Amino acid sequence: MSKGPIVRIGPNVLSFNTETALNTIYGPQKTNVRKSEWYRTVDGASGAFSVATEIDKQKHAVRRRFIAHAFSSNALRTSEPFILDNVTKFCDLLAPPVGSEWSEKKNMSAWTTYLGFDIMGDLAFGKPLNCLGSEENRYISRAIMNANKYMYWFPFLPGAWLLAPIMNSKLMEYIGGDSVTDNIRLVNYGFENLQSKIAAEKAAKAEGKEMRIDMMHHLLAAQDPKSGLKLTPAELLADSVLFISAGSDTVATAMAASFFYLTHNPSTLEKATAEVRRVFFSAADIHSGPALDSCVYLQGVMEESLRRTPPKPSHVPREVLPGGIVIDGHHIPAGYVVGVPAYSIHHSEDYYPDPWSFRPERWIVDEKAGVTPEAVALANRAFCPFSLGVRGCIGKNLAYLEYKLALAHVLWRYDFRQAPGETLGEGSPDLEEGRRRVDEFQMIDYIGVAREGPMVEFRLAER
Ligand code: HEM
Repeated sequence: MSKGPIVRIGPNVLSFNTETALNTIYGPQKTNVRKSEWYRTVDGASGAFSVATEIDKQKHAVRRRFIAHAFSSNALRTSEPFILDNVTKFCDLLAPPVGSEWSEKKNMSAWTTYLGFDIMGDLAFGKPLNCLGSEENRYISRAIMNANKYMYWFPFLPGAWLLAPIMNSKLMEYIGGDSVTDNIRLVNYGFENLQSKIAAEKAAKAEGKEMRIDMMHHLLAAQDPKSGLKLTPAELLADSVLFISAGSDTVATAMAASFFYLTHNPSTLEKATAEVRRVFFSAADIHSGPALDSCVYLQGVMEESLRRTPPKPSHVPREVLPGGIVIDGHHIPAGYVVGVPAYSIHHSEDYYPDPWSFRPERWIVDEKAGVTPEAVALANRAFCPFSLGVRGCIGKNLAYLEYKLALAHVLWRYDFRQAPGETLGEGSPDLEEGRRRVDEFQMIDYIGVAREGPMVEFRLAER
């Protein structure tokens, strides 16, 4: 079988694997594609499109402006103390019990998910969802993966969008089983959080108290200056559910991947640890600013983890509009669905020499070590964990901030290792093709990813 950069993965669906295709399809503002029909069903149970699933380009532009305030640099600055509170709580929970050198082993896919949820609850609704603190609140972080299984595959069925209006119904639960039930639980959870946020806003207003300016505060206040339109209750719900899911699980996947790759590549763990402990005198010093920006190796660890484990690994599908589009010299007619899967392009030797190795160094220009500015620029052009262009991730800067603060704090406070004898998260020669690399963090793609492990033990750093 010959290998090429274009694969037909379904009737009229083309998957590309070049940086030129990536930048043609997703890059420019006026690219002649829109989000595909697949998105029409994803938020069915909320009863409206979220900003991420709105297909219409004009309507999306308005929705994007609505949420832009929630992701501005000012919003990021005011979010940081809340992120740090949750990161500190997370770090405290990793500590070994008094009298033990090492902590109990922790499943880092689970623990980073609890952290991701607590941060997102705090930033979106003004209160942590308290998954770190309490087992009884963790059901929703588990339900989300099961819900994703259904929400990823179901919209591929021809005409699935016709069922969108009954996706939050007993009939769909009866047909689709527990994945549908979990999707409904997720939407109900979004609804409860939204309602309590609205109630808190009303109470604060009545009492003349100052309200915390969180993400939902921005969305509740948003109004289009031209039309005067505000978000409908169903749209507010769809965005609430989106924030809970897209904002937490993605960052958690990236963090879990870093724990996996650092523990499986001890020299990278040593370098990242040395850098953080050299730059900061105390945990209290670790916040955004020039010192954190100077941790280039840590940044390389994050980029390399996102390259190896992009939290949305398959292509985010785009439908070609009338007039067609030229991709890598091929004219693709209207109606075709096209895309570039992050996982595939992130492992292409054309952009990443030795692609199956975890090498944070590949992101840091160092001519002596053979990493030229051109090589780093090329790697960056093919790098797309957050997608790009007007439909790219608006939470990217927030995600990097959470991710970097969490890793830096853990590295400063603890030494860590994969628990002896544990293999959770690894590939195995006994598994099917594509899952045989022991040193690759395994994920199952449901547009968000299912993952387990690594099992990690922590020890207080010596000072
Ligand atoms: C490592 C973390 C993250 C990754 C890898 C990631 C990835 C992505 C990707 C690939 C898209 C495009 C999806 C598509 O085209 O269907 C996207 C969109 C989006 N993401 Fe993220 N994301 C991350 C974190 C976050 C966070 C923390 C938030 C905060 C709530 C967020 C909010 C959004 C929103 C609102 C959109 C829709 C943007 C639009 O259509 O205008 N993401 N993300």
